[in-house]
Amino acid sequence: MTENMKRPLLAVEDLTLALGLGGEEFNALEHLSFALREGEARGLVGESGSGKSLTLRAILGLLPPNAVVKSGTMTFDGEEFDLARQSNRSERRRIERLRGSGISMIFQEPSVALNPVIPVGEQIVDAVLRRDHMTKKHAREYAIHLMELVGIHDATAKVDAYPFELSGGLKQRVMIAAAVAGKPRLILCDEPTTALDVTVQKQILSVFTHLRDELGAGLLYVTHDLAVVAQLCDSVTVLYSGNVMESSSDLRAVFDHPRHPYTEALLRSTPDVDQIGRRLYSIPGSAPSLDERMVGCPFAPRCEYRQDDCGQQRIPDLSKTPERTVHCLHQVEKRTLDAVLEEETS
Ligand SMILES: Nc1ncnc2c1ncn2[C@@H]1O[C@H](COP(=O)(O)OP(=O)(O)OP(=O)(O)O)[C@@H](O)[C@H]1O
Repeated sequence: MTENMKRPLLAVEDLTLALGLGGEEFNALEHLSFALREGEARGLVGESGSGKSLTLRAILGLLPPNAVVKSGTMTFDGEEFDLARQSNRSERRRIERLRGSGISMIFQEPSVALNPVIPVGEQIVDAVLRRDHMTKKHAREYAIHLMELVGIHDATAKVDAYPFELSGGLKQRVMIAAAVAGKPRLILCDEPTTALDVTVQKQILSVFTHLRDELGAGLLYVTHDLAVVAQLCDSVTVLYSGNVMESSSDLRAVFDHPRHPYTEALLRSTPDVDQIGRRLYSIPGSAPSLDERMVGCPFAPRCEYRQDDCGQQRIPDLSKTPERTVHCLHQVEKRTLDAVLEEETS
C-alpha cells in the first residue's frame, strides 16, 4: 500500500471477495486497498453494484453467508485482522468486538437500526451505557446532549418519543446520535442521506462535519453522489465493478484533474447548479453484473478512451505518486490528448 500510510486509523489491503451464486463463485471485490487517518473523511464512491456496501460489511464482519473472502487484511488502530479468516471463530470474534466500540455504522434506513418499540432516548442511553460506566440519570443527560449535538433542537421533549413519532430526518439524527454514543474512532456511513430531501441532507452533512471536528473520528462515507463527497470529504476512493479505479488522499486534486476516465465520466454526470439548462452527461451503457465481469479494466466496454490492451490484463496501479492510485493504462496519453485538444481550441 502506498497512499496515505502515515499510521492510518484504518487500512484495508488487497481485499478480494467472492460471492457464491448458483454453484459458482464470482468476484465482487478485487484487490481493494485504501487507508484512512484519524479525523479524515474518505468518500467511497461508485455506481449501484460497485461493491461499496460489501466493503463496509467486510470491515464490520457482517458479510452475507454466500461471501468468501479470498484475501485481504485490515489494520484498525494498529491491530491487524486477517479478513480471509472470518470463518475462523476467534478471528471473527476479534472483528466483531470492534463493532460498537471502535467502529460504528450508520445505515441508509433508520428503521434498520432503531427499535420501533423503544423510546429513542432509551436507545441512545443503552448505547452510552455499553461503553461508559455511569448512572442511568447521567447517561440520559448525555443522550440529550448528543441529540442536541446532532441538531435536534427540543431534545428534552423528544427524548421519550418513539421512532414512529419522528420525521425521517429526525430519526436519521437519532440514529447518528446512537452511533456516536459509544465514542467510536471510526464511523462507517452507508448512504445515510440518500432517502432525505435536499435541505435535511445538507443539515445532516453539516452534523457529520461537526461530529468529526468535535470527536476527531474518522469517517468512511459510502455514496454514489460526488456532490456529497465534495461537501464532506477530504479524500476519495472511486470503485467500479468491485475494483478501485482511482483513489487519492487529496480530494481536490481528483476533482480538479481526474486521471481515470471513469472518475472523469462520473464528474461529468454530476449535476451542477451553474449548468442549469445544459443537458447532463450520462455514461453510456451500464455496469456489468457479477457474472458478466471479464479480464482487464471493467470500465473498458464503456470507456471512450479504451484501446485494445485495456481488456487483456489486470490493470496495475499506474499513478506514480504515493498520494494517488490510478488503475488505467492510458491515463497519460488521454491527458496528453486533452492538452492538445485544449491548445487547438484556445
Ligand atoms: N448476498 C449477495 N448475494 C449475491 N449477490 C450479492 C449479494 N450481496 C451483494 N451482491 C451483489 O454484489 C455486488 C456489489 O453489491 P454492493 O451491495 O456492495 O453494491 P453497492 O455498491 O453498495 O450498491 P448500491 O449502491 O446499490 O447499494 C452487486 O452486484 C450486488 O448485486
